[in-house]
Amino acid sequence: MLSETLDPPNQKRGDFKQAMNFGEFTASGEPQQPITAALSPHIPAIAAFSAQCAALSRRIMRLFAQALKIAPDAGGKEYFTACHTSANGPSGSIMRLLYYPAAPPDFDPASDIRAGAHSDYGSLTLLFQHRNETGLEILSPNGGWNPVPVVPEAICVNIGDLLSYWTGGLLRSTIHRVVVPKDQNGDLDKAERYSMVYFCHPVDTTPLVVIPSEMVRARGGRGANDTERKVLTAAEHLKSRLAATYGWKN
Ligand SMILES: O=C(O)CCC(=O)C(=O)O
Ligand SMILES: [Fe+2]
Repeated sequence: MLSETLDPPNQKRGDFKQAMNFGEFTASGEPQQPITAALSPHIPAIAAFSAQCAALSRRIMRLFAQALKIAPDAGGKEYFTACHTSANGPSGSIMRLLYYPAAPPDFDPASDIRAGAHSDYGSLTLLFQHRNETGLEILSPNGGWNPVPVVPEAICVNIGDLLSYWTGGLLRSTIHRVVVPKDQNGDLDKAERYSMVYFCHPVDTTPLVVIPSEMVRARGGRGANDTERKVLTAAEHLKSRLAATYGWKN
């Protein structure tokens, strides 16, 4: 609780949430981090779910590569596949289980928030929400916050910063946040919220360079077309983003 601050300039206190993060599992489904005893029996299910999320993310990115008309000799629809395959090296991909407790009595919606405004850092994000557990909002181009409805049985897919960067902003990483929603009377809804999020990241050594798509090149703009900037790897980019949200000094 209160230990991650997703929107440091606008938050007095950290996010009102608890999170359990699972890094990548080995090919045989073993965790590579200490796991509390209570969760140990669930590891096979979490590892299998995480692998399914990775496969689905690759499928979606295959469709993006197709839509971006990446030339066949540059990888075509498989352009993103190799750099999102764990056999090719470790990545920052995370399966995150989130619990947002009922808002405590001193919760002040003017300055407190369940998850501060942010965009996701990776390639794309798969978000699993519970029916009736609303609160996710996206920032619209006119500056207003719009609630995201929970569609039963559907997965909410967010473009992450890397897809946005690779495509020079053609695909946008949406700024979003999680608030304590209001009930019909306009009072804070005291219900808890649970969600699961799979953050798909490329293999650590992936260079963040322009993708070979005429559509992206023609668009110009910042990001992937900015040839002045030093080429970061996926790992360097992730480290700098995590340092900002957790207040790390180096
Ligand atoms: O819990 C949610 O609905 C979203 C959480 C989120 O945006 C995040 O952890 O990056
Ligand atoms: Fe997010």
